[in-house]
Amino acid sequence: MDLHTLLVCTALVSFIMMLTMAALYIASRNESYLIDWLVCGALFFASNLSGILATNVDFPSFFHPAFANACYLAGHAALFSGVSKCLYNRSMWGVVLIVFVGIFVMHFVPAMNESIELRIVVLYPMIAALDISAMLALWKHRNEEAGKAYYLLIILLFIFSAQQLFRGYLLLTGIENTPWIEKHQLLNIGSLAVIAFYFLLTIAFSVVVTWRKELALREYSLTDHLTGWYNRKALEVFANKELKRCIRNDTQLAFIVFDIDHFKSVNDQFGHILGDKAIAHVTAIAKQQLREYDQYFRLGGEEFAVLVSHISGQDVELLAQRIRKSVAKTPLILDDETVYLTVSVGVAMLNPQETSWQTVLKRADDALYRSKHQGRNQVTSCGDLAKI
Ligand SMILES: Nc1nc2c(ncn2[C@@H]2O[C@H](COP(=O)(O)OP(=O)(O)OP(=O)(O)O)[C@@H](O)[C@H]2O)c(=O)[nH]1
Repeated sequence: MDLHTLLVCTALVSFIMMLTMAALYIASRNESYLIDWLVCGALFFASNLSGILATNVDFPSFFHPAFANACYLAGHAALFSGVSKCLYNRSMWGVVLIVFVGIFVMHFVPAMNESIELRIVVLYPMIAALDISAMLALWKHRNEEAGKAYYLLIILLFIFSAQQLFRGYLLLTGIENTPWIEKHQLLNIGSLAVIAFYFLLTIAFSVVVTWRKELALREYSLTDHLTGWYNRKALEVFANKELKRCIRNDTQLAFIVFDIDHFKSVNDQFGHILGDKAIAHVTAIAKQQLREYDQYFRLGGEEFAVLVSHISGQDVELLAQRIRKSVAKTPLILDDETVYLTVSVGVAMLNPQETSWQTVLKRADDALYRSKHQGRNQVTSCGDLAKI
């Protein structure tokens, strides 16, 4: 294939990449890293377009490789920026700009302008460095829930960086001495590698977006939107998993269940909207007492459950008391009202030989109703937890 055809194909694939990122972004505005990848596609496209134009138009000698190379490297920087935004919510526009300006200006150094070898020495390792940085960042996050979505991108970046470095090495060490490949074949393979890279990159980016959106939707369907706590459906999913883990590791599992006292009168006195605020207030206060690995659920209405594992009976009772006390001492303060709230709490732990979290939750619920009957604003445990 001649150079011009290859350039046209590369431009076409990068244009498709740009369009795909734009379409995905319009459909999923929350996935803002798509803007970085859209810019990545646009820079690749601009680089190829300038290559195509240079074969027909007489550009000043410095302009063509300078602009095309600056766009191409800045495209790789924008790819890295998108990865950073996706993983750390931090774009790297500064890096993209520095790479673009740096590479463009670099071509004004006479030695750079005149020597292709010197350009290879600088540009090829830089491309590999940007891609390897993106690859390592994704690799670090491979065990997260969305981790599997990163694998295609990781493999792609690895293969592309490796071929980039290998091709650079062959070009520098004198392709004439290599009996199994000729220079024009190596250049063609390079262009085909770029086409394949853009094409697979578009797929890899789409996989990441689809997977992350799927996870976000799943999270949304498992979350109670008033409190931000998980809902009852989530309890089924997480408690089953946690129970299996606790039985396997021979560790403890406990439920702390609590319910806001006399909540009907809060609604009656202040109205439902303020009632909602009171529910959100109580859960926010309770959450401050929890560790990051505790799981918390709204069971319905004004009743909540906290699933705690790896904890002694004594500590789970102390935690339940902390929740009760913190709610009691932190009233909900509104413009012209102060609403005092309390909760009644029930606690139960997994018994030896017990294999169902539902029975533990039921016992915690029974203990909660004993707290209600004994006067509210108190903690009742099922059995003597101090011995567990
Ligand atoms: N504002 C608001 N109220 C709710 C919500 N869910 C349930 N409720 C109300 O919570 C109240 C619960 O009342 P009850 O179950 O009788 O219990 P209580 O008044 O809290 O009394 P005890 O639990 O016995 O202390 C009812 O009035 C429900 O309408 C909600 O999402 N928002």
